[in-house]
Amino acid sequence: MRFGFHDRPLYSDLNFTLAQGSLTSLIGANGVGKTTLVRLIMGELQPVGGTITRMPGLRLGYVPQFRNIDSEYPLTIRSFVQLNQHGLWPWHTRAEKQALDAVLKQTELTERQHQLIGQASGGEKQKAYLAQALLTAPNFLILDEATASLDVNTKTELMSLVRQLNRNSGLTVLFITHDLQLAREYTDQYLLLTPDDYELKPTSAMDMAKMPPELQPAEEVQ
Ligand SMILES: Nc1ncnc2c1ncn2[C@@H]1O[C@H](COP(=O)(O)OP(=O)(O)OP(=O)(O)O)[C@@H](O)[C@H]1O
Repeated sequence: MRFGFHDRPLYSDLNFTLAQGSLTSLIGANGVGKTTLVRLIMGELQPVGGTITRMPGLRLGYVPQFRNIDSEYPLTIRSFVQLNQHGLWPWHTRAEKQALDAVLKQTELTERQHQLIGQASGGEKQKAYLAQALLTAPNFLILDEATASLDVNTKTELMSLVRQLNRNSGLTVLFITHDLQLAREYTDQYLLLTPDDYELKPTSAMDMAKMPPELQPAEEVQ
């Protein structure tokens, strides 16, 4: 597959498969084209050469980079997650309520569901974004730098949860990150984009010394 913006090529020959049930980190220096690749996978952009094949029945879920939610935000965690289930319609069916309960349980938010989301911790807020994505029952989840700007404990908690979903329900995961430690610890393989090439390898084979210098050391936020 080839892609570029205008006359500036980004990838000249990208050719890889993400197997069903795989857990992959997408890494590379700033501006190398990670977000663009995700937009191609999601079908927002089309390759200029070659094709992208999506398995029949593919259902994509997307968790954005963490954005804070104002402390005055009036919804509870439960209502916030429910926004992804055609809004705050009060007459949800029993099946919809069950789906919501199941997702809150999966993301370990059951006990906190009646708390105002504006007053929840950063980790709980990000779990609520994850829960929103899971509510559409995806079988392929893309996490777009979803752990950036979270503290170390919260990052690892979120990634443990993602790995659990991958292991228990066979959810395919693509995790964009600048954090090599997290990639190594919580994903099975990595897709490294470099300006003129790429590499898809098991994370156990990751050679830290050969990773782009900007990614070292792993970013540490507060
Ligand atoms: N819509 C667009 N039109 C033109 N150029 C674009 C567009 N979107 C992105 N680019 C350029 O394509 C390149 C890749 O951008 P992209 O956002 O995919 O990189 P990235 O690897 O996700 O970067 P970062 O790690 O900083 O988020 C950059 O040089 C960017 O400026």
